[in-house]
Amino acid sequence: MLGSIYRKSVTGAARTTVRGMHFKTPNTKYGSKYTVTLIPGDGIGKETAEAVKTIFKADNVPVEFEEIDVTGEVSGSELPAEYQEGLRSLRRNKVGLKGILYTPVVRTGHPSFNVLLRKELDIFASVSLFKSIPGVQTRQKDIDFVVVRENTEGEYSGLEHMPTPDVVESLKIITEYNSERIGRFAFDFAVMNQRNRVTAIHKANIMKQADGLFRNTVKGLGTDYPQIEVNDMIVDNASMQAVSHPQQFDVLVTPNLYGTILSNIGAGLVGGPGLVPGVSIGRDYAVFEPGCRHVGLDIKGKNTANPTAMVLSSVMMLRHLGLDETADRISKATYKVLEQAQVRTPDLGGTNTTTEFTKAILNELD
Ligand SMILES: NC(=O)C1=CN([C@@H]2O[C@H](COP(=O)(O)OP(=O)(O)OC[C@H]3O[C@@H](n4cnc5c(N)ncnc54)[C@H](O)[C@@H]3O)[C@@H](O)[C@H]2O)C=CC1
Ligand SMILES: O=C(O)CCC(=O)C(=O)O
Ligand SMILES: [Mg+2]
Repeated sequence: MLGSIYRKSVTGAARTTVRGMHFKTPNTKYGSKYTVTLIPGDGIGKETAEAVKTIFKADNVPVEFEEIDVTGEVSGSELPAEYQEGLRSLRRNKVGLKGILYTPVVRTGHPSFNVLLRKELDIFASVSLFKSIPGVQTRQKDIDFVVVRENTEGEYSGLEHMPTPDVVESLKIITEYNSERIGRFAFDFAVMNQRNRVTAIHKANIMKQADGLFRNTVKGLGTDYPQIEVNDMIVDNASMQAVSHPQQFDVLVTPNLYGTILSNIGAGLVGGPGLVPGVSIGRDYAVFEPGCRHVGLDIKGKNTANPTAMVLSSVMMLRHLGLDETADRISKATYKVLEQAQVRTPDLGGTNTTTEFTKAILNELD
């Protein structure tokens, strides 16, 4: 069974891991090194992946990256060869580190390769971690919650058609099977991480059948986890509560679209998308990717992206591989640089580059 764990480290710094919980996905190891698929992705992907590669190299991390340049910046609806190669590599290695792939917002564009990958690998649970970071000034303090988002169906089913030229029907699919497994994942996650409450997020007052099924299925699992409190909240209220009283949240379990919206709110609360780590994980595969899944095309190639989200995602990956000591070291160094606030990328009000921020992490590792 997979494991996605979020523990507090001895130093109190955010500590993430994905091991031991629900399923332990296998991984590929040749000799003394783990082989991991690296898909840097579009936008700021190359720069933030470079940060990880630099840190891993300097720290002699026993991970060999099999790098595949998949891009969503292609025209037409054909799946590019690189996408297929990336998928094959992930199937082979079981574990991946991935940036975000661009999806055109036009009717004739191709489907989202991010979503396709998640479906093809059945990495059904998206986990994103939102925790106040010492040194990063935010309006709301003491935030510490997790969004567990169903990653394969719901509003992201991609099933749209036009019964007449002026009408679009877009199907949101909610199944008991997927609601139950994401619900179980959330409860298991809560148990493994000494968390107390699971909140099912829904809009069952309007989508009585679809969201009703999700809500009731998740809540029904509560009897199997007597030590965990279970409640539910309508997504609009949850969004309002998230910006006004985010400290009340512990583990939120959501259908697909509400998950991405609450993850983006969460990122805004803790200092931005450049800080939030995450993973998409299933029974057989684990793909670590920044927690609120931004492409950052507007700052592509400018060397200004904050690599923290990608670096902390790689820290989660190291824990998944059982390399806890290395994970702790890199995580501590990253949080230290953030706390000292001497070297900052523009998203945090600084003027430093991605490269300089990465160098600062390396200095802390020494
Ligand atoms: N447009 C697309 O191709 C895709 C969109 N999405 C989803 O749609 C939502 C919106 O996407 P977009 O409008 O494309 O957002 P975006 O990628 O343009 O990001 C929003 C803003 O956050 C900034 N940002 C993101 N990561 C950063 C980092 N590490 N350091 C510094 N600044 C950073 C970007 O520069 C940008 O100004 C996302 O939250 C995501 O969930 C997801 C995958 C692909
Ligand atoms: O892949 C995309 O274009 C959108 C996916 C998305 O919103 C997400 O992964 O959060
Ligand atoms: Mg999103």
